[in-house]
Amino acid sequence: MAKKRDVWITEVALRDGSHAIAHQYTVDQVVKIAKALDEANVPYIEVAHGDGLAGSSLQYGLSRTNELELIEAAVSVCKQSKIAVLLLPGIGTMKDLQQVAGLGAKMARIATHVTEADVSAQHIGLAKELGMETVGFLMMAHMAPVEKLVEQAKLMESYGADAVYVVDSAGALLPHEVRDRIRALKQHVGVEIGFHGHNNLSLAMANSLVAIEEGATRIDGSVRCLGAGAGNTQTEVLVAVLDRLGVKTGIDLYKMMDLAEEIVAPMLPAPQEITRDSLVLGYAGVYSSFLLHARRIAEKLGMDARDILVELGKRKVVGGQEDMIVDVAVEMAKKRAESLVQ
Ligand SMILES: CC[C@H](O)CC(=O)C(=O)O
Ligand SMILES: [Mn+2]
Repeated sequence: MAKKRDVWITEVALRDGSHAIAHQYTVDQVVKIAKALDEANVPYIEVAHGDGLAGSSLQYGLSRTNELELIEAAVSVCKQSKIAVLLLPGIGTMKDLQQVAGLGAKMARIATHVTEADVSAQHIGLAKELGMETVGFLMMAHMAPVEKLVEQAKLMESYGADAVYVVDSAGALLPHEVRDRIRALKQHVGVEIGFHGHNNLSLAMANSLVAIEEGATRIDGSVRCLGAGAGNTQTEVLVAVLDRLGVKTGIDLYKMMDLAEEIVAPMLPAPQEITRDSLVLGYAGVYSSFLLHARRIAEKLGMDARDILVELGKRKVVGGQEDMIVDVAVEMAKKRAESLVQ
């Protein structure tokens, strides 16, 4: 009999975690991780390029393996876990959604910038038609006031979303800001509320707990906290903490810990940690997926990645504007060179 759950965890190491390894997952790695997550009774496992379906590109980073192969492989080894995908309208298409539904993905998470929920209407509609559980994913939630977030969540609800997430893409939200957002959504939105945290300010766990206190029932976790920037809320730790709090996740804690230690840790070139650059993401409110792009261009131009990230934060650059990272860095390097010859 399935164990009872108070909170449903979506494991994102095979999607957000893909950022941490520059989208280099192999079928073998995905099979090992998905099988172990299924055995640990994790309800949802998200699989896709780090930037969502069809993200593999020069702009976002090329995947080593076609994500459709990864999704198919994950579906084939899961007996109880459902495979989820993430799609950003404009990157992923309706056709991509139809394809992954055909491969057996059961949940579609449609992600938009926090003020642009209107672009999700068709994709949410199609996911529902395809019989998928459908989640609205409002990214960069720190950039909008609470009232705006509520308005946008209501739009997603009206399109048919079964749940709406507050997504702290920059890992910039402070616990009281998460509290205010989840509380308002619980008051004004009729569907389940979720929270997706990033650990750039070391607040992913605290923020996830605050979200649960305020009534969120969907929480994202990532084994060994694999994710963009400093990563996400660490699943095995979250499961342990929730167990201590008497909140049921239905997940087998020891199996999660073993997966983290014996399968995931040996795959990593370096452990995921809060570095000075990822800390700046949270501090300056910058999209976590920008980290590797900013580091690469900083190295080429002999700059400090933190300066580029702070400038991107000031300019309020958002997901989908990855090309701006190079533009801003080159502009800064030019100004620096000009000031040296004056
Ligand atoms: C697909 C873009 C992005 O990485 C989604 C996400 O996980 C976030 O905004 O945090
Ligand atoms: Mn994320």
